[in-house]
Amino acid sequence: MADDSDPLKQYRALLEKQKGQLKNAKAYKGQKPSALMRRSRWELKQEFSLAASEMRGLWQGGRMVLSSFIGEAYPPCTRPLSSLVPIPIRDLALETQHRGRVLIVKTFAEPNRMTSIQNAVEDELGDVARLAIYNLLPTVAPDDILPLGAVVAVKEPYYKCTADGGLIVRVDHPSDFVALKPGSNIIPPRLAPDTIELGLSALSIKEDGNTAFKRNEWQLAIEHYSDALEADGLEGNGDLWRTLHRNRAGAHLRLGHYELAIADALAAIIPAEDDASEAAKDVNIKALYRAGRAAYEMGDFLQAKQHFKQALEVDTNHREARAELIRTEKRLAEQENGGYNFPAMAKSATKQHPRLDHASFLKNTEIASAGQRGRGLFATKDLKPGDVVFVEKAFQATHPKDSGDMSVLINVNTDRISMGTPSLRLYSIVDKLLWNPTLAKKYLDLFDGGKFGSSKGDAEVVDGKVAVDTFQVQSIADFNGFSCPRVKSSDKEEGGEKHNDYKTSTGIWLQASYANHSCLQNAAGAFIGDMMVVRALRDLRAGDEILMRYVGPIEPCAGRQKRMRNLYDFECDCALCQAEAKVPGPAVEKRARLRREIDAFLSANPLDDDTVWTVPAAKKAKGRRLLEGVRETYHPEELFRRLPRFDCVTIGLWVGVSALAGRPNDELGRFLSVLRDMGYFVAIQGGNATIDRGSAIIAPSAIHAAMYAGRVLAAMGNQGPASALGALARDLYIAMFGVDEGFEAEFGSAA
Ligand SMILES: C[S@@+](CC[C@H](N)C(=O)[O-])C[C@H]1O[C@@H](n2cnc3c(N)ncnc32)[C@H](O)[C@@H]1O
Repeated sequence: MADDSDPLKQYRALLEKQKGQLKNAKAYKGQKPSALMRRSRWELKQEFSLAASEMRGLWQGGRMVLSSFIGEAYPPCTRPLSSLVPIPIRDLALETQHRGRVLIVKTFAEPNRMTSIQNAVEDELGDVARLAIYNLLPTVAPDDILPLGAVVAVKEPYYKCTADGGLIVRVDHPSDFVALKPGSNIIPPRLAPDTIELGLSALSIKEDGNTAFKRNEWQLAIEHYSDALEADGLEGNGDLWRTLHRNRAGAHLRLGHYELAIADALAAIIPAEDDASEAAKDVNIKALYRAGRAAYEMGDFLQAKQHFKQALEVDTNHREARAELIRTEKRLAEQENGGYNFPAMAKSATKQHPRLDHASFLKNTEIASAGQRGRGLFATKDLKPGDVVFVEKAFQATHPKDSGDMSVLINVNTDRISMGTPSLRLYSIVDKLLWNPTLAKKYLDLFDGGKFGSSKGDAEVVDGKVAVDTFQVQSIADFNGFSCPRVKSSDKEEGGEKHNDYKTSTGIWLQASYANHSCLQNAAGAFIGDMMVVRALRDLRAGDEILMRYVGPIEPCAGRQKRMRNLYDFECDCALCQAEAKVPGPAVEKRARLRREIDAFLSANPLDDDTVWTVPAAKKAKGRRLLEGVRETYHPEELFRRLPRFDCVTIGLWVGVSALAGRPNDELGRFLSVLRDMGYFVAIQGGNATIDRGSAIIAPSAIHAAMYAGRVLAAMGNQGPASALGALARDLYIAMFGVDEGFEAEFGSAA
């Protein structure tokens, strides 16, 4: 039975219920619902007015639990509305997508929002159904989409049984939903609105648009401007036509419809040969400014620069355009040279402003074939440990709200329950792709698990929107999404071990998504705001594949492989996994047992400033025995000669630290052993140290070990190697956390 206090258990029970329901529903596939299953108009009306009054309190500008179920995948409609054949509700078959058909219905109740925006609808024959639109941003209010009396078209409708035994026309792809204008000629007479305002002038509709604009009702403003553009008697390319485009560009820009904003803004430009007046110049600057801003927001800084420069050619003294040009040139410099001030960036990132105003620097990497791993990311130049490999601005980063709203995504296909921000991430990406074909193409090009073969990479614009397959969007997010800290990796509580699972931030970084996995990663990422900063962990030659870590090497090999299979559908064959696979069974079992013993020993015997000097000899001996025991399980020894032995690390550090009062050389050896077990092979000869990072793993233990070794060396008077180890520790810290802020506070000073 589900434990009510544990949300995960509750959601697991819900997942099982949904799966059971899905199985039962399949029995109805292709059948028409029985009279018993159908609801009457009155019943639906009652149901919705009750739900609306209950929901009104909960839905306050998007403050509610966001939960979504991902059901069985089906494709979005890629045909224009005009080519689809109408189908009435009574002809809809259950558990079936009606390809080539369109359902035209009118809402007759108060809409509500639970996991979707819903309303009761009727068709021209008077039959009724429930209509639900999924995957919309929480900022979309029910009345924005399905207000009482709206006539809407559902392209290629999918009729389904719901978990509570009801029936629903379910729209998973928002592009399958089209709100019909009152005068649309595809509305059947019975559904047509009682009154249609005919003959309104473009000018008066524009005024309505301006009123909506002033009220920040961007979508409404867009609709009015679009209506005005279609009004009778409007002169194409005339002043009013251009004003409507320019104004609509502003509204599109606010809603993140960047490509539409650019197209509208540029359409609004008045050629100098038509009108060279000051007034024409003013409005042209406004249009160019909007085009530039939209290009900037899309990360197309070259295009943005061009528009701001054009604006300055019209008026060299235009302050806003100049400021934007300067800002854009900074982005172009970052894009070209990667000259970031990381500490300043880290300071600028806050909970209120986690999205930073910086460009990506990707020039040191390229995407190419990685053989069996599909595509991969490759270095375009030689890089040293600690060098920046790439810096990338998030395509989409989603952060939990302070209010602690919980969001949950239950995926019936993959059996996955994701808590935190994944459902909000899905809605945000879907919204971004719907309106931006170029960005959609980039996103849809990412690995999607291979399940969407034929439509892969398509971003077809149909009826003015990209036909976005939300199932594919989610699959891509599953394979490519990163969990990230709320603000930055150096805020350990947000990004490190202590983060709260239910409130994790998540995001998509396009370039990083092409990096394949290796347990022996050669590059590591840290987050500063929504910027991912990836640094080399060892020497990389031009042409080397950049490998990051999806699953840490801390857990035993079998567990790692299982997680990679479940989450990413592959098995790792890095040198470490290959070696681990050859360890004889008894040694694997012995290591698992010793791991448990070590964990218990370490939690019973923590070392801190007070206890470190008073560890009884017997405890120290036990620690050493555990270390020797676990080391023996890396067997045959030859296999691991150049590989990390991760299970030796925590106990190795304990043994090293608890022996600090011993002889310097012994202590040094212990800490160098920990480094060796992490894959750092340090050789000290006289006053020099060489550090081979060939199979090194990055984790705080390596920083601790390097710091201790450095201090011992300094105490021995061997300053050269002491500094080299101090520098290693700092390098690793910066690679893990993006900046060195907090380094001393956590790891002390070098010597
Ligand atoms: C985030 S994508 C990486 C880019 C991907 N290779 C592509 O072609 O777009 C993750 C997917 O890449 C593949 N992959 C990553 N690392 C791999 C590895 N070490 N061995 C085999 N396949 C790997 C798996 O299919 C995995 O689900």
